Amino acid sequence: MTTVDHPLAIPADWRDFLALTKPRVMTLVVFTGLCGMLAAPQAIDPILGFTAVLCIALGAGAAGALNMWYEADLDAQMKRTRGRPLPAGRMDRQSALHFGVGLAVFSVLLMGLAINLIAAAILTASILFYVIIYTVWLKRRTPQNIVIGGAAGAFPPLIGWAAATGQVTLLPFLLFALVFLWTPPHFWALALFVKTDYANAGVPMLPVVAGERTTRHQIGLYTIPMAAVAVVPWPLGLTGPIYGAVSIVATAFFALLAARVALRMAADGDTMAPEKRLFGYSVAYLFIMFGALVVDRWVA
Ligand code: HEM
Ligand SMILES: CC(C)=CCC/C(C)=C/CC/C(C)=C/COP(=O)(O)OP(=O)(O)O
Repeated sequence: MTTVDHPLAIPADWRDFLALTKPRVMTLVVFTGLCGMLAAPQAIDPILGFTAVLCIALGAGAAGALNMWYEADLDAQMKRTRGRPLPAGRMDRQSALHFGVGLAVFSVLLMGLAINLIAAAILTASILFYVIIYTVWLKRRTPQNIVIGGAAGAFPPLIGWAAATGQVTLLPFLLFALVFLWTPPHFWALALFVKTDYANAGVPMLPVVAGERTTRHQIGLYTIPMAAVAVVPWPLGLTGPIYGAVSIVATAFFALLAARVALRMAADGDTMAPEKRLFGYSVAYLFIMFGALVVDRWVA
């Protein structure tokens, strides 16, 4: 980590603090948490449910802010991230650190005091996982960074479920596994078409270190257990047929897009359309799957 020293030409405003929380990515994180909570067998009091989801959102936002605090130097080197508040020089690093730590502590304390200790403990683990294990430890060291670090983003369904029930059972564990196994195809599809950005910044993402062919094969390889975990809850009797039908169709489409990416090689000047399609659909896919889980639980 190095510091990025800029005179703060324009002082940060609330939009910059919001940007620190990575709001677009965190929408899906919060959605999976909300759905994990709503899919649980015990309904939670609406005010407590709202509080739990707020804690997930604040904790995820805190993790995003601490990631940006630590990575200001990297973000300054990549086109995609150059405009963020720290590398763009609109905010000093200390403000981002204070904001991130404050939000993290507040979200965990509120979860522990208002909801329960299990939900607070898993929220703490996910923040620490993203900030310490992924951002500080693995991201700059190994192309397996997102496989291991990706666990951070898979915790929210467990947090939601634990908030409603005070325990963790097989279905929320399978939801964790689904997001965990989904993360490599989600991220590596993107990494294939922004490879040069990562290479220039010296981040050892898989396409940079192991090459395009290996990355494509790995996308295919992770999709197989992901698909199994995605569709297994219905045959196991953990969900009803609505989830069963939606999961089969949505997962088959994911597998088709992933297979296309896995089995091709891009030529010079390629627009990387199949990779972009897989990345875009990967986001829609989790919305569909978790949405179906809740509809199944409440309609069936
Ligand atoms: C270590 C694991 C992950 C990595 C490295 C990763 C990386 C990325 C990157 C680089 C982007 C693109 C650009 C951006 O910053 O907006 C992105 C987009 C996105 N990611 Fe991930 N991701 C990971 C896990 C997750 C998880 C667990 C979720 C949610 C459950 C998620 C949800 C999203 C969403 C919704 C977008 C689209 C954002 C938009 O529309 O701008 N990601 N991801
Ligand atoms: C509840 C809780 C704490 C959830 C944490 C959620 C979490 C770990 C999400 C991971 C998704 C994410 C923003 C990855 C970006 O990777 P990156 O940081 O390498 O991307 P960048 O290059 O855009 O900074």
